[in-house]
Amino acid sequence: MKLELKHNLRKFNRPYLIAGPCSVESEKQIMEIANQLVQYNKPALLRGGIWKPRTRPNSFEGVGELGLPWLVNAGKEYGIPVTTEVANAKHVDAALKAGVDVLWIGARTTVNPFAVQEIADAIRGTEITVMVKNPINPDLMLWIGALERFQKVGISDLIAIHRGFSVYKHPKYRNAPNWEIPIALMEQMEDIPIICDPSHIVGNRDGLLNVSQKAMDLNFAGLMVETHTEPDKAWSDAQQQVTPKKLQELIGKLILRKEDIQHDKDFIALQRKEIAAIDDQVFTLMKKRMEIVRQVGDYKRENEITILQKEHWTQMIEQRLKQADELGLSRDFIRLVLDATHQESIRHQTKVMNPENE
Ligand SMILES: C=C(O[C@@H]1C=C(C(=O)O)C=C[C@H]1O)C(=O)O
Repeated sequence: MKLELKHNLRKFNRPYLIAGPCSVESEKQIMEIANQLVQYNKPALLRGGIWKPRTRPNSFEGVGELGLPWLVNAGKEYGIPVTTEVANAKHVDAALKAGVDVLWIGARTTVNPFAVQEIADAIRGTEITVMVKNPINPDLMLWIGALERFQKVGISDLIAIHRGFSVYKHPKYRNAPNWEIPIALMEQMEDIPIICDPSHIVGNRDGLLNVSQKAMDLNFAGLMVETHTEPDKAWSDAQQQVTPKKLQELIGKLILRKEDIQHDKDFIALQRKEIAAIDDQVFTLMKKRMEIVRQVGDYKRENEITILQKEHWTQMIEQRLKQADELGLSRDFIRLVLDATHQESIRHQTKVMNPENE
């Protein structure tokens, strides 16, 4: 079936909702979940993992091919198109034969161009909708590359899913959102809608609303949320799944703001003018700052002094971070600005002091 999701996304009320269990466990389980989803908040797509790429062996790795008809039947019974993750050509063949409507490529597959190409080749010639999750590492180009591989085999109905990026011991999330990466994808592949998967970003139930709200405020087209009638008993990702009722509550709490600023045009135009004037000043001052940095570089070259002045720089950071607190500016933001500025100073001085080394 040709879903033309990309073009039809706008017809759905935001958020375009993909819900269903992490893993399909039995026909009864997926039927019950679909039934409750329809009662509370019918999703546009029913998800269910059949083959699960698990970090370690001896974890539940999905029911495999025999679960495909369960998922497809549940979709038919409740009138929801279905989607599952495929990681190789065999999965693609089985899923297409079973009548799965939409395929998704998981984060652990997107990292591997060989695997993505194998899947793309297996899909070639079909009109199936494909959703591509970001690679587990924060590599925008790898994500774009995977989407391009599907475009090259003629898949036009493509969607990207942002599920966060793997990090060692993130203080807050299971996977770091690095929102700048999906935003950059929106800029570079304007035509491809992005859906956020808050379940994998957060990794628990509590933070789902915040991440979902943020995704809506960043104009994501939809949400993919792992849903189970008995989350605590789920065979995989138990801690991050929610009941269909909880999902309905979450969707009800979302504030759906509009991108269009037509009504607020005059006010915003004025503020933007002021912001532009401030940016002008910042840029002019940055230019001046770098001129002085280059003069310091000249002096250092003549007097054989190293570029990096660690003690001075450490003191400067300390002092500026204190100032950030006083001004109510975030330390993380100021730290980023300072580090970027320092890198640029080092680049200028390197050019002045070792021109061949640039
Ligand atoms: C400008 C200098 O060179 C480097 C750049 C700095 C800066 O951008 O503020 C500070 C210390 C140095 O690591 C300097 O030595 O003062």
